Amino acid sequence: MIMPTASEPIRHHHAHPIDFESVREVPDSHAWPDLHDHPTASAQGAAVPVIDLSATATNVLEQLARACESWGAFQVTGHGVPTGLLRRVEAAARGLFALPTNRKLEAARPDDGVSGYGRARISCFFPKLMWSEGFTIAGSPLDHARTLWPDDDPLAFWYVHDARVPTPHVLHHLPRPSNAAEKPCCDTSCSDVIEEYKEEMKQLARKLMRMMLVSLGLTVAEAEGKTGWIGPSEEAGGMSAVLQFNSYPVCPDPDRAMGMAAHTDSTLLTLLFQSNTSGLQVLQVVGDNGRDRTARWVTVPPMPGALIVNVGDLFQILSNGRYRSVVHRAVVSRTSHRVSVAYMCGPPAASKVEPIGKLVGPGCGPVYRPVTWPEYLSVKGKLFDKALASVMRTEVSLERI
Ligand SMILES: C=C1C[C@]23C[C@@]1(O)CC[C@H]2[C@@]12CCC[C@@](C)(C(=O)O1)[C@H]2[C@@H]3C(=O)O
Ligand SMILES: O=C(O)CCC(=O)C(=O)O
Ligand SMILES: [Fe+2]
Repeated sequence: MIMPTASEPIRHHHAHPIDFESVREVPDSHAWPDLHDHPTASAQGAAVPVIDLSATATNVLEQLARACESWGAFQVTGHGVPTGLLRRVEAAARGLFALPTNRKLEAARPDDGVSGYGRARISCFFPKLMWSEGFTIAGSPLDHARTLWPDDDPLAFWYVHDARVPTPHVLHHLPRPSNAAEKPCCDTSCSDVIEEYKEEMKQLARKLMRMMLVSLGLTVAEAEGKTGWIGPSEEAGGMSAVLQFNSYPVCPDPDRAMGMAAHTDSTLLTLLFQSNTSGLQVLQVVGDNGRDRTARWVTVPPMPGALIVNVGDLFQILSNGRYRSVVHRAVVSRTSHRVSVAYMCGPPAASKVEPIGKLVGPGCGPVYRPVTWPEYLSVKGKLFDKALASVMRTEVSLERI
């Protein structure tokens, strides 16, 4: 068994997040007994592939296919997203989490909503709380700006001179630190930065979707026609997406705390920016004798300017199980406050996702039944790691997956 077992969702009693900054030890509510459920691979071991999208002459499609089949995740470079934008979005993320708790709670995610501040949705499947906070932005960031940034001030953050890498540290509501550069480094508002980032991610996600479908053997026309969401005209409404900001404060005892518990994303694909701080681990299955699987956690090392791509559950459905969604988690650090930004990309809400006809053959019928993204999210919200199995066609044996 690779994933933690889903049980009935738990209602955690702590309405407010703990004050991560001031605690000196990990409280029992946040102490995880099973952080070492699988060994962690050494840095010298196999690594999640790095694919340079700008290398047109090389076998990028083959690399993609291999990465998706064997890992369900890869890093991309040469993606064309400007480094300056990545720095600004990191600053926006740090700024969001640096807001006073009462301001963050004003933007708390309602029980029945998607957007807002709070714990990861999957928290309810675990008896312990995670060492993280999150902001989910569905729809336009401008809708959130009124609560989070009443004046939507310019992103006046400062580069601190003595940091190893220039780090955007402080936002407009805090004073300029004494060792900061004379002038704030940017004058765009947070919502503008987020809007710009979403647009860049959308273009990249469409490009990757197209390439991944072609790497499965579809022609470009088939890839665009089959799904209808990635074509140039976006007639069918284009893809939809949710932006997830994660914050993992420094932790006094990282061996006992979990940043984000093991999960797969309920997306077609996720584009993750992890800034320059390590924390993401993917589960690599190393041995599978049919009954037992052996696996190990592999750290995805931060690479300047790179983005991580996770295959999500819906892509597993679309590819009829050829590309598998990756189990991943985030661990925390004693010294670095890590933030990450995930662009979680799915089909338009009304579109059914089902195994592509060309990938279904006489020897291999469709493994999954058609589902929309909202339907699947609702199943995931109830069954967590059993969600994919529950949308398999009944005639397909569970052994197949
Ligand atoms: C679209 C979505 C995917 C997500 C659930 C959500 O409705 C909005 C938040 C997303 C997120 C982000 C952090 C990890 C994750 C597992 C979670 O708890 O909330 C994902 C959800 C998912 O992929 O299932
Ligand atoms: O912070 C990370 O590295 C992982 C975040 C993640 O898995 C998510 O937002 O779905
Ligand atoms: Fe994730």
